[in-house]
This record gives sequence, structure tokens and C-alpha cells, in this order.
Amino acid sequence: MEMLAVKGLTKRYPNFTLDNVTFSLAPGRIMGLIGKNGAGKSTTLKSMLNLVHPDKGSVVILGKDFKSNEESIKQEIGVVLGGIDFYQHKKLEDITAVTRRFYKNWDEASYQNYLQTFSLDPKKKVKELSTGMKVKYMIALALSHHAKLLILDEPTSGLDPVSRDDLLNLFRQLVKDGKRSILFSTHITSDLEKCADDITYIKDGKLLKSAEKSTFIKSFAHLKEPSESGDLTLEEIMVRMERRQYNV
Ligand SMILES: Nc1ncnc2c1ncn2[C@@H]1O[C@H](COP(=O)(O)OP(=O)(O)OP(=O)(O)O)[C@@H](O)[C@H]1O
Repeated sequence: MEMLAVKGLTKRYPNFTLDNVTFSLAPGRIMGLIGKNGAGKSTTLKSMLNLVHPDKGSVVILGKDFKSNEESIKQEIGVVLGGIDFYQHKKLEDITAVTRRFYKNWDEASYQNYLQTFSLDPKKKVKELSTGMKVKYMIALALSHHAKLLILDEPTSGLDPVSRDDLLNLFRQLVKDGKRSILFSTHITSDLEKCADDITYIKDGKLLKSAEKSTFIKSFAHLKEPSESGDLTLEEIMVRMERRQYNV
């Protein structure tokens, strides 16, 4: 069974349309959602989760239609969009106390274990955490209710190279038993060279390509210069696809 199947997702804003986006994610895999600023990555994630109401399309998560099973599916997924900056003055233990009540399958032993693993002090306030620690705390909350699908909007942005590498390693560990999958948006393409299995590329609100990483890269071979040997990097693919001409 697929972890996630998005079909024909469409969201119209006055000056932007997310247009008929379709992709799917299998168990045990990490998918990177890429696209330049304003391409529609966040709109894709928000529309999938009904945080903004899509005009068309269907989203099936863990075999169930999201719209008609929203409450039960939310118990089985972990979503980190935008972080926890609202709660700057709250202690982690207070945020956890609220979160814990929401999830029927909250696993306190797992939670305590993740706090230890990630060196998180529950007595600390959000404002006292580094960006990397905040992301790890959000992931600890998601994992403590045994989320099978993690959906993360730019989890590595603002992280230094060492913290980013650490988080990407964690992502690989999380999917290694084949029971979880991760979908995350980023414009740091080197993240994906390191850790993604699949790439979904949104350009101007449209799906340009969604495929397993090496297939994805090979499908852009036509962008290579005659003198270039080997595959293009994801960065080269994005830059060449998006390059604009200025008549100045
Ligand atoms: N609530 C809204 N009302 C109107 N337009 C919106 C709204 N939210 C987003 N948009 C528009 O939708 C487009 C896509 O935005 P979106 O945030 O999905 O892009 P993104 O790929 O996530 O960009 P970034 O990499 O900068 O985060 C933008 O043109 C944006 O202005």
C-alpha cells in the first residue's frame, strides 16, 4: 500500500494556481519536494492536508481518503509546517502535555527516549532552543505517536551544515525499517543528493516531474552541454530549468 497518493491536486489563488499535481510515495522512502521560491511547494503540502481548501483533487494517505478520514489519519501522521515559533515562552514539557492528550497512541516511553537521543531538555523554553533543536523536538513529538508518514516543510532551512547532515542522517534512520516515509520540501538540493529516494519538482504551480532520483536526474540529460560528461546535479537541473533572460 502506498503511504501517500496525491491525484490532480488543484488550488486556485487570485495570482497563482497549483495545477493538477499528481504524485505518490511508497513505504520506506524519502521524497524531496523541490521548486524555486513561490513555485507552490507549501501550497501543495497545505492543500494535501486541507489546511487550505483545494479546488480539486484527491489525497489518499495510508490507504484512506484524507478528506473523509481527516481525524483518524491525523493520528497516524506527523506534520511540521512552520515550526513552533508561536510558543516562544512555553516550556517543551508544557507543549508536550497538550500534544500528548491529542494522540490516542501516544507512547510516553518512546517520547522520553527521543528526548534523550536528541539531547532535548523538557524544562527549556522554545526560545532557548537552536533551530536544529526545534526541528528535532517537532520530530520527537511526531515519532512519539508512531507517525508512519512525516510531512515537513523546509525542515533543514536555517540549519548549519553539521546540523543539516545530522538531521538528514536521522531521516535515513527513520525510514530504514521500511515502515515510515518522509515527504519534505526544500530548496537545498544537496540535502536531496544525500538523502532522498524520490524527487518531485514543482515549477510555476505545475508538476514538472516526480520520479525515483536517478531516473529523475537522467530525464534532464537534455540540459547538458555537449562538453559535459556524467549526470547533472539537482542544483544544475533546477538552475538550468529556471534560468531567466534579462534584456537590460
Ligand atoms: N493565502 C494565499 N493567498 C493568495 N496567494 C497565496 C496564498 N498563499 C500562497 N499564495 C501564492 O501562491 C504561490 C505559491 O506559494 P508557496 O508558498 O506555495 O510557494 P513555495 O514553493 O512554498 O515558496 P517558498 O520556497 O518561497 O516557500 C505564491 O505566488 C504565493 O504568493
